Amino acid sequence: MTTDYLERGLHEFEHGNFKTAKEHFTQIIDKADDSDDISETLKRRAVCWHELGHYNDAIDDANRIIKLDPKSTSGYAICGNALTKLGKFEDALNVFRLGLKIDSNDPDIKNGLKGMQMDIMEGFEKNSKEGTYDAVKMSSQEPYPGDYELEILEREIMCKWGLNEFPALDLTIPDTQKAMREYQNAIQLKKAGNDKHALEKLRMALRYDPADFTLRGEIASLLHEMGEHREAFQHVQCIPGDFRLPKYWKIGGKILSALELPVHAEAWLRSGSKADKTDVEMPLLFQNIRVKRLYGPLTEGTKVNVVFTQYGRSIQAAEDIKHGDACFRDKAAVLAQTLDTIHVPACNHCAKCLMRAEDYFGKDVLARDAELRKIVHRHWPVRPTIECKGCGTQTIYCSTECRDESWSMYHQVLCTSVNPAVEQLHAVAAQYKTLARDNRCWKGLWNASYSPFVLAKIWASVICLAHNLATQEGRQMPTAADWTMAKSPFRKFIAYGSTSVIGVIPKMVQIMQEVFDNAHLPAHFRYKITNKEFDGRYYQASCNVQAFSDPAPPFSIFMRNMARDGKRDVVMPYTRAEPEDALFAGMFPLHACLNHSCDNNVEVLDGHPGVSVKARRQIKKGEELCTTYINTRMPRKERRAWLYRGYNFWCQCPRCKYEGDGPDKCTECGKVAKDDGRDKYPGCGKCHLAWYCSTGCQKAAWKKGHKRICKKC
Ligand SMILES: C[S@@+](CC[C@H](N)C(=O)[O-])C[C@H]1O[C@@H](n2cnc3c(N)ncnc32)[C@H](O)[C@@H]1O
Repeated sequence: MTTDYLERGLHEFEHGNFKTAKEHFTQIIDKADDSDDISETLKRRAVCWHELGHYNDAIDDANRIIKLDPKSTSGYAICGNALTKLGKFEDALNVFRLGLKIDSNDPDIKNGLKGMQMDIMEGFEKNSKEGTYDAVKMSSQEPYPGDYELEILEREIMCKWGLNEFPALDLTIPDTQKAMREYQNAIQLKKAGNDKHALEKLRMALRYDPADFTLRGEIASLLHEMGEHREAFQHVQCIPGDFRLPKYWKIGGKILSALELPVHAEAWLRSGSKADKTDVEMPLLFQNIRVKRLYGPLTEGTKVNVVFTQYGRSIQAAEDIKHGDACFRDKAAVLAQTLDTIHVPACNHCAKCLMRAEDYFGKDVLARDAELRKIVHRHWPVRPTIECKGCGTQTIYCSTECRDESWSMYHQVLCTSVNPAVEQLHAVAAQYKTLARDNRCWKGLWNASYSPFVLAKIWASVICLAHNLATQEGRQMPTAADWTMAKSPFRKFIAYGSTSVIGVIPKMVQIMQEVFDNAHLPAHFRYKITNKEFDGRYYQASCNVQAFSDPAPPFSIFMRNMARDGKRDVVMPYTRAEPEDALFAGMFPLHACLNHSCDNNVEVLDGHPGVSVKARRQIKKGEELCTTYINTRMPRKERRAWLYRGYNFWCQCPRCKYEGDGPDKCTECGKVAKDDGRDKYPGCGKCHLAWYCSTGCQKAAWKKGHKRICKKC
C-alpha cells in the first residue's frame, strides 16, 4: 500500500502535480509508525508545500526532518527557503547558518542563501524610488502625561514675572498715519542692522496705534532677538487668541521656550501648527522643545544632547569628543535574558553574571582536585545569589537591592507565587533550547530573537507604576490618568512594523493576555492587552532592543587574577573553553535615540549596569552620533536593503552616498554602462567600491565626499 502511494506520489511529483503528490505523501506520513523512516517522504512533501505556497506547512515538515535526522542539512535548507518566501529574512539567515554549521559547503543551503539575497534585492529594486519619510509629521503633538501639573507650575512663574500684564506704554493721541510712518522707518533701520533704533521707532508707532497687532508682533520679535524675552512675551500675548496669526503663535512659542516654559511653548506652537499646516518650522520647533524637556535629565553630565532632526530624535555631541571616550552610559528601562542563554546564572534585574566556579569547572572536577579547588576558590570572585522570596530559584538577583527594586518595579506582577499564569512564559523559555536547534521562528509562539519577557516586563512595569501612582493618592484602583502617566516612560521608544504579528504568534498573544488578566491577580494589577497594543509593544521592542552582557563576568575576573598566580599552570588545562555569556536584551531610552550610519562614529559596549557608548573616532561638537544597526561589511545595496526591510529607511550616510552598487552604473552621475556603449565602468583603484563613467565624475565624487570614505585614504 505504502509503495503504491510512494510510486504515485513520485509520479505526480515529477510531473509537477504537487497537490496530488502531496496527498499521496500525506497518506504515507500519516500511516507511518516510529520504526518507519519517513525523512525522504517528508522532504518531498515539504517541497510540495513550498511549491503550493504553503510555506508554514513546509516549515513544519522541515522541523520534523531536522528532529528525525539532526545531522542532515535538508531540513535547514527547506526551512530557510520557506522563511525567505515569508519575507522573514533574518530568521531564514539564522536557519541557513545552522545548516552551514553541519556542512559549510552544502549546495542547497548556498543556493538558499543566494535566493534569499535575490529576494531581498527584488524588494529593494521594487521600492528603490527612495521615499522621503518625515519624522516630524509622524510625531505626535498631544500633551504629554503630567503636562497639566507642569502647566500650573509654569503659570505661577509667568504671573511672578508679570508675563500676563500689558507692557508699559506712553499713550498719545491716536494717529494711524504717523504710526505707519514710524513703522516704515523701523523697517529700514532693522534692515540696516540698527535694532536698537528700530525698536524705538516701533514703540513710537505703537503709541500712535496701540491696537495694531502687527506692531505688537514686530516688537515682540525684535525684543526676543535682543534677549528681552519677558517684555517680548507681554507684547505678543496682547494679541487676542482669535487674532493671532500663525507667525505670532510661532514667535510666542520661541519666546516661551527661551524663558524655559516648555509646556506653554508647546501649547503656542501646537496652536500655530493647527492654524498653518504648511509651516515646517513650527512642528520641528515643537519636537525640539519636547525632546529637550524629556531628554534633558537623561543627558545631564554626559557629552551629548538629544535633538530632533528629519530622522526623528537623534544624539548630538554637546562638546568635542575624543576618539575612545565614553560619550554616555545608559540604564535599561526593561531588560530580559535572551532565551538561548537563559541557563547561564545572572541577575534578573541588572544583568550581572552570577556564574559560580562549580558552573564552569563542574562540581566533580573541583571535588576531585584539591589543588585546583584551592586556587579556584582563591581567585573566583564571590558573587552572592539572592533568590526571589516568592518564586525562589526561578528568579535570581545579585543583591537584595536588585531583588527589592525589581519587586516594586515589576516582579510583584510577574512572580509565579503571585501570578501562576507566568509559568506559561517560563515554560516557553524552557522549551526554547530544543526549538532553537530547529529554527528561531517559533510558529504561533515567538518569532524574534529577543525574549518575550522584555514585553512582559513592559506591561508589568506599567501596571506597577500605575498602581503606585494610585496608592500615593490614596486610591485603590488606578485612574485613566494614572495609566497614561505610567505608560509615558515607554513613549520614548519608536515603533516601526508594517504588518501585524497577531496572526503570526497568536499563542504568545494569548499567553500575554492571560498573564496580565487572570483571576489570580488582584483587581488593581489586572490589565487587558488589546491586539493593537500587543503589536505596538512588539515592534517597539523589535526596533529598539540592544543586546548586552556583564562587562566583567566572573570568569574574566578569575582569568585576570590567575594571570598573576604562580600556579596558573595547574588551572590552565581546565580553562580552554570560553564560558557562555549571559546575554541580555534591553531597551535603553537614550541609546534608543541613536540613528544609524554605515560609517558609524560610535560603538555600543557593555557597561555596568547597561550599555556604554564609545567614540570610534574624534567627534566634533554639534556632530551627530551614529551607531550601526547592521553588519557594515555588506555591500551598499545589501546594507540599504536590510535597513529598508528592518527599519523602513533608506540610508543616506556618506558610505551609502559615495559607494556604488557595481560597474554597470556610474556611482556619481547614474549613467548606465550599456547605454553609452560600454559594458562596465572602471572602479576606484583604491577602495574598489565606486565606479565612474569618466575621470570628470571620479574627480567630482572625490571632491564631494568619496575621499572621506575611501578605505585606502
Ligand atoms: C532606534 S530608532 C533611532 C531613533 C529615532 N530617530 C527616534 O526618533 O526614535 C530607529 C529609527 O530611527 C530612524 N532612523 C535611524 N537611522 C536613520 C537613518 N540613517 N536615516 C533615516 N532614518 C533613520 C528609523 O525610523 C528607525 O526605524
